[in-house]
Amino acid sequence: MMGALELVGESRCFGGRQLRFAHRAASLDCDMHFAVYLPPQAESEPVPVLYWLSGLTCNDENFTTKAGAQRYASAHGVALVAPDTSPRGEGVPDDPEGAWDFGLGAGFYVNATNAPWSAHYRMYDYVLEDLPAALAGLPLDTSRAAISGHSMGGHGALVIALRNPGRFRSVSAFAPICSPTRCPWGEKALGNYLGDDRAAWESYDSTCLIRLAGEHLPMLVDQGEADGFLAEQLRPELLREAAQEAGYPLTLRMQPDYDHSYYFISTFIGEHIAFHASHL
Ligand SMILES: N[C@@H](CCC(=O)N[C@@H](CSC=O)C(=O)NCC(=O)O)C(=O)O
Repeated sequence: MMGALELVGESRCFGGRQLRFAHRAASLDCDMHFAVYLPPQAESEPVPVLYWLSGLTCNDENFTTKAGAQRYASAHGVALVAPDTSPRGEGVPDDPEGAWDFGLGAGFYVNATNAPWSAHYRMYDYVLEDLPAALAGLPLDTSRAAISGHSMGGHGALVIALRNPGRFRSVSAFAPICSPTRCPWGEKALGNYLGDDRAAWESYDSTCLIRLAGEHLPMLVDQGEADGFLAEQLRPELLREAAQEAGYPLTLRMQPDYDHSYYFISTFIGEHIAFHASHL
């Protein structure tokens, strides 16, 4: 045990340590796991942090085992922190039909206000409050933080960065759900978690938030052109349009032939970590 944290996994990786922790999350009212990669530089000084938010169906281990990010985090001296994607455990409700795009593995990084979801589904608060607090005993400088994610997690990273000026020095995303108020995955999630009032949904839509942003963060988005979810669910053109109208400096790169998978993420994760490291 490390304070309220229980160390449940540890492996040497690129000279650093890949760790997995269990802890009690007050905002979610359940026990959670999260992953931390500590680069070798953390042996001698506190290192900056890149938070990674994963997509639908993931837990904290998809990114850790499939993205190949540790090689680059080690080279740049950046820690990687990857939470799960929803509350977990007995008593946490799931999609009534067991669908993979809602409920367990699909918390959408919102604070649910609608029963029965509101009792546990508060992933927005979890990422901003419980998770940084849980890192307190580790050799991290959490005042130097960046955030990134994939798909549902790309949406989460953009929303959390845009809503919290001063908390992050840069933000990036792979194939983010750019406007959850205007795609089937988002409409299902926000309708259930937040209820029917669509005005409330806008505080979780990066195309709305970017128009209100008081701070311009360095923002990098990669999107594969062969991504099967591109046209219906992800809609990067809406983010590009909103950024242009708001004068927000977005770098959106369309990557020919890449799909939605971790093959795409592993191809470009080194560039994202270098981008964040240059701002940390
Ligand atoms: N199970 C689904 C596919 C679900 C999927 O593609 N999930 C993506 C994120 S999608 C948006 O948030 C993912 O990251 N999956 C985990 C992985 O390790 O690849 C299906 O059967 O189509």
